[in-house]
Amino acid sequence: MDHQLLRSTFAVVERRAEHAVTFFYSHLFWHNPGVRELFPEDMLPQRDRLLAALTHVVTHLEDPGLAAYLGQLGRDHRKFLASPALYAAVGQSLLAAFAHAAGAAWTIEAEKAWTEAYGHVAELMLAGADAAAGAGEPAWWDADVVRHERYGDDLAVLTLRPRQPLLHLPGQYVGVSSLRVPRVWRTYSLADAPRPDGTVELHVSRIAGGAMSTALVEETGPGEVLRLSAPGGGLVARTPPGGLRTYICAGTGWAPVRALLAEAAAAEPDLEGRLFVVARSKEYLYAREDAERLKERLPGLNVTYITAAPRQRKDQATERLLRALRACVRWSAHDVYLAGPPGFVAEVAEVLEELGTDPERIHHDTLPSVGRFTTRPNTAAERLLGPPTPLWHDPEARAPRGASRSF
Ligand SMILES: NC(=O)C1=CN([C@@H]2O[C@H](COP(=O)(O)OP(=O)(O)OC[C@H]3O[C@@H](n4cnc5c(N)ncnc54)[C@H](OP(=O)(O)O)[C@@H]3O)[C@@H](O)[C@H]2O)C=CC1
Repeated sequence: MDHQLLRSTFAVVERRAEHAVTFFYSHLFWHNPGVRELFPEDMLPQRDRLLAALTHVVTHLEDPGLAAYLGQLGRDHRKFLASPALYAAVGQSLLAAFAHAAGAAWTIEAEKAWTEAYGHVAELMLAGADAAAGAGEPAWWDADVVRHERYGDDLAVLTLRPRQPLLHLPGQYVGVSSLRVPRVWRTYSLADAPRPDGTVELHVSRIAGGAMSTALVEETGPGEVLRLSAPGGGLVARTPPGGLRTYICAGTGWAPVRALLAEAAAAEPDLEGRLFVVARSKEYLYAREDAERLKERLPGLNVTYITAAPRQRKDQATERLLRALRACVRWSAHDVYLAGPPGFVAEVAEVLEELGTDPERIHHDTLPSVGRFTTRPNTAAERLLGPPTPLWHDPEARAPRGASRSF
């Protein structure tokens, strides 16, 4: 496969990304009646996803991990009912869209290289899907809601009982779908290590105007069924026994950190480390009771809770956290596990590096780059191409940092 040719044609298509994606979906839906029904009503996040996946492929052509990534993507696409016929239809529409967007750059050689590349991608994705099916893994897990607890105006903890065992590593996330918002999937971290009773817990923060988070926080209740997709994500324990570690979480970022700590409490109760729990205000410090219980099982864990002082600026919590982190020592000896809003993760990771933490040892999920910490160029195509998987809540939907929020 001619990697250079793939990259150079993609660079041309990328400049007209919005146009190419619109053409792609119009072509796909026009030529394949019935396929539109497989996609959500709101196609905007979907467009980002396609481009994010394509960008990942083009930027990782020489990466030996690419085959595994595509296998996982195929495994995950079983929840969308992606059949071999759909993969073929997508391939045809993708090549038509690329030809349309690339103009004169779409030579016979370019078409040949992309046909071959897409064939390879589809083959690896289908192999991932087949392997999961062969291992008896369902395309998704139906899960009964058994408990729904509210904290503050816009936070809920949902306890679910999947109808088939859901194997996962502490710290991983799942896709969640509800019949209340058809065909939409959103990612949430599982908030515990696997439990003996098989239940799992999701922590959901409602986003103004967010259909799924509103449905989960305000409308969903016990007795309802949600769908969960295969667990994924790399925010999992990576510290060798005896190694020092720091956990830092904000808001519902507590969920994966709690799972990691529950695992450590069982496997390594003499662990030495520090935990920082950040919340926008006292009412949202819903983690406190659980953290206290974990601290009893992990006496070597130093716990700090940080919120903005009453009636203070809303961004004071992060400032207080950064001050507390600067007061700590031996950052070069710690693994750091980080979870929370994308801007928070970017800001804290930057400060940790300044303090001497090895960037390889700062562990967090892949979140979209946003706000003033964005390092990518900010062209229209770049904005469209920006969000990598998993698709987290749209941070733009939140009140700007520092602006007054009503709660
Ligand atoms: N695996 C992961 O990484 C997970 C990530 N998440 C993400 O975490 C978020 C949770 O939302 P929610 O519970 O409502 O959190 P909040 O909006 O309540 O934020 C929690 C804290 O994070 C700080 N914060 C928020 N935005 C920024 C920013 N741009 N820069 C610096 N600090 C910031 C706030 O500090 P201040 O008060 O100083 O503004 C606040 O105290 C969601 O975006 C969700 O997608 C959730 C679960 C797992």
